[in-house]
Amino acid sequence: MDKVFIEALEIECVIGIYDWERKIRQPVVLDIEMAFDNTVPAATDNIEHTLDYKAVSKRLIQFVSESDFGLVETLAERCAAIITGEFGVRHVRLKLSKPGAVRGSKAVGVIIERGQA
Ligand SMILES: Nc1nc2c(c(=O)[nH]1)N=C([C@H](O)[C@@H](O)CO)CN2
Repeated sequence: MDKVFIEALEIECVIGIYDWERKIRQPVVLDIEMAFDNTVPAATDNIEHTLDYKAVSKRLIQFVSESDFGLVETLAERCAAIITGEFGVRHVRLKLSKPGAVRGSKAVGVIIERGQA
């Protein structure tokens, strides 16, 4: 199956389980792969026939920047639900990174896959 992807989408939000984390905004980074048949938009050259990565990105920026979950797991699950539920994506692989959360690491986070592979 073809894919449409969004790489390294960085968004600031309230995220974390500790008291100090509830008082600041931190960056999270999304890497997303969405199953989509790209043959139709390729044949028609029409944006209406695509899975529009800009539209998905704008929706996620709006949602994540207003969110204040404790766990990265919860935020990742809710983002995947938006992609499958609102954009009709049958399968999504989503990596949510929290850079700088653990000293000595580049990033920590989760990778989830939802929908029919
Ligand atoms: N599996 C997880 N482990 C941890 C999380 C999380 O969201 N999922 N969160 C934290 C803290 O918020 C941490 O990021 C602060 O540095 C710890 N472990």
